[in-house]
Amino acid sequence: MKKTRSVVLIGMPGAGKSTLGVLLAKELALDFVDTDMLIQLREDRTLQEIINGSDYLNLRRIEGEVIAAAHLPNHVIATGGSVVYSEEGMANLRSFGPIVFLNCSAEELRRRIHNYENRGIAKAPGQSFAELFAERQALYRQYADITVDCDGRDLQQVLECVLEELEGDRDPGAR
Ligand SMILES: Nc1ncnc2c1ncn2[C@@H]1O[C@H](COP(=O)(O)OP(=O)(O)O)[C@@H](O)[C@H]1O
Ligand SMILES: O=C(O)C1=C[C@@H](OP(=O)(O)O)[C@@H](O)[C@H](O)C1
Ligand SMILES: [Mg+2]
Repeated sequence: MKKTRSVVLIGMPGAGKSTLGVLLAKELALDFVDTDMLIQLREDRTLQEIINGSDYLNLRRIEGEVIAAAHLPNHVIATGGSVVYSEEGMANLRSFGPIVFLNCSAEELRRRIHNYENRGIAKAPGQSFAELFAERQALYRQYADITVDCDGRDLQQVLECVLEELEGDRDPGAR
C-alpha cells in the first residue's frame, strides 16, 4: 500500500505521545488524532470505564479492532501505550507512515505517572510497573522504525529530535 505522510507515535504511558503529537502535527501541517479518543467515541465510555466494566484484555481487544479499522492518512497518530499488543492494528498503522518510538527510562516514566493503578493502563492485575515496562519495551522496539530517546529532553527538544529523524527517513524504500 502506498505510504501517506502520517507519523505514528508509540511508547509507554507518560512518554509524551499525546502532548507531543499535537505539536508535531502543527509543525508538519498534518491532522492530529489520539486513538484513545477513537476508542472512547466508539464505545461511548472512558477507557477506565471499559476496564472497570470488563477487564484489561477487553480493552486491548477493543483497541485492536478500532486501530485495525482506522483510516488515518496524513495524520500524526498518538496511540495508547497498549496498541502494540495488536499485530493487525500495527500493520494497519504502518501502512500510513513511519512508527516513532518515544523511548523513556522506567525512572523518568515513574516520575511522570503518579496514578499507575488507576490511570486506565491495560495491564494484568498485580503486574508491576517494572514487569510491564520490560514486556512493552520489547514490543516497542520490534515495531519502531525510528527511536527517539526522551530522557533529559523537554518537549521542544524531543520535537526537534523527531523532526530531524523524520527528515532523515524520507525515503521509505530505504527502510
Ligand atoms: N519530554 C518531556 N519532558 C517532560 N515532561 C513531559 C515530556 N513529554 C511529556 N511530558 C509530560 O508527561 C505527561 C504525560 O504526557 P502524555 O502526552 O499524556 O503521554 P502519553 O500520551 O504518552 O501517555 C504530561 O504531563 C506531559 O506534559
Ligand atoms: O498503556 C496502556 O495500557 C494504556 C495507555 C493509555 O494511553 P496513553 O499511553 O496515552 O497514556 C490508554 O490507551 C489506555 O488507558 C491503556
Ligand atoms: Mg496519550
